[in-house]
Amino acid sequence: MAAEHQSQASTDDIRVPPVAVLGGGSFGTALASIAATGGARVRQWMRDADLVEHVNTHHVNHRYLPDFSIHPDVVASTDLAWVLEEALLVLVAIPSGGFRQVVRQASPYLAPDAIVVSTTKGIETDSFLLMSQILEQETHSAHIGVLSGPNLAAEIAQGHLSASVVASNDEQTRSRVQAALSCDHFRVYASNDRYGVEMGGALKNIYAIAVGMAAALGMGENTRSMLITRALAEMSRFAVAQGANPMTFLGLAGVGDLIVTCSSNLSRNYRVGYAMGEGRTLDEAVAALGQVAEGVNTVSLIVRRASEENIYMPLATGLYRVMFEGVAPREMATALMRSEQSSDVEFTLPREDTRRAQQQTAARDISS
Ligand SMILES: NC(=O)C1=CN([C@@H]2O[C@H](COP(=O)(O)OP(=O)(O)OC[C@H]3O[C@@H](n4cnc5c(N)ncnc54)[C@H](O)[C@@H]3O)[C@@H](O)[C@H]2O)C=CC1
Ligand SMILES: O=C(CO)COP(=O)(O)O
Repeated sequence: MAAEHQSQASTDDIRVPPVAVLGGGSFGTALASIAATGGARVRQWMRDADLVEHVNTHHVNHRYLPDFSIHPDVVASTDLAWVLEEALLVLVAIPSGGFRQVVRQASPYLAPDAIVVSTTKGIETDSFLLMSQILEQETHSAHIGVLSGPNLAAEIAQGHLSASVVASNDEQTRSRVQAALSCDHFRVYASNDRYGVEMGGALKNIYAIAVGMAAALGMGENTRSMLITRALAEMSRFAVAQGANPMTFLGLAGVGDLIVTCSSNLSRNYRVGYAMGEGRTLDEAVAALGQVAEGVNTVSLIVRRASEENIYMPLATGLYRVMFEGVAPREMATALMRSEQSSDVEFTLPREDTRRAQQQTAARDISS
């Protein structure tokens, strides 16, 4: 069966560049199918030989996306060299904990002009590096990018209309990824704010845990809206302080991803928060999930960095104290609601002279 797919796929090499996906989880599988739908020859690397056999025989990833068919032109393998052979677009969908190790293994097999794109929404623990920064360290590729947005894998696999952002400083990377991953149900927008897009994906996981917790405690939609909106202020404050473009947070990889992850039970981060809100410990919640919820690690890293750099992040800090210091969620909610109001300005207000100048410009525009 696999050989049959290989020969069929090889005729497609001429039309679209061959794609390699590293990672056999839900997102890697969803992306592999999208690339195959667009006509690419797609090879997917995963470490589990039984899963490879199952995917190639039944076209279903029974471990991570059990209810959905994979495009039959996706061929899985445990052989990294074979998967990367001739691949001109490489999508890395490995959780942040194993990302560097897998990229290091893959690096010798990368084609010299391969485009390498991270789809992982996390931060490396020891280095505080984002995944694209690891790609810069571990590969020789001049074409590095990230893909991030409101992209629940199960919904993509179902064919629900979805969109994402490819971010790179390299124009070729942006346009090739747009071409390779666009299909009837998936659309890719381009950005040159790689840091902001990638940081948005990592940060929103933290707040999905908090919102899941609030939902389990029976809090309503006002609460969800308040948390999402203040989360957006908090995550953009952090990322902009580190060099991100604030406009990125009004886009798919900012507020878009934040909304979906804070609203859906399909989000693993939301589910971890929900389980803790129901009274489970963090360890129990993570064990019950059986998959990666990147926000569990990210919250510690962000709270430490925010404290070092004096960036005001009350929600992330409060969540950290609930998750790791045993503070009860309701007690933390009350403490946050009663906290000192002086620093709670919704937006940084323009100075009086700036405001007056803006009004004069607006009046001129209207009268002209
Ligand atoms: N699932 C989703 O809806 C989305 C996930 N993402 C991001 O994609 C990344 C990957 O997530 P999923 O595919 O969802 O994860 P998953 O939990 O479904 O699967 C992870 C996969 O990576 C493999 N893996 C883990 N460590 C490895 C290592 N050291 N060496 C080799 N393989 C290893 C596992 O065997 C598994 O195949 C995460 O950072 C996540 O934030 C991004 C958008 C959507
Ligand atoms: O990033 C995601 C959706 O865009 C998936 O979120 P989870 O990792 O919480 O499942």
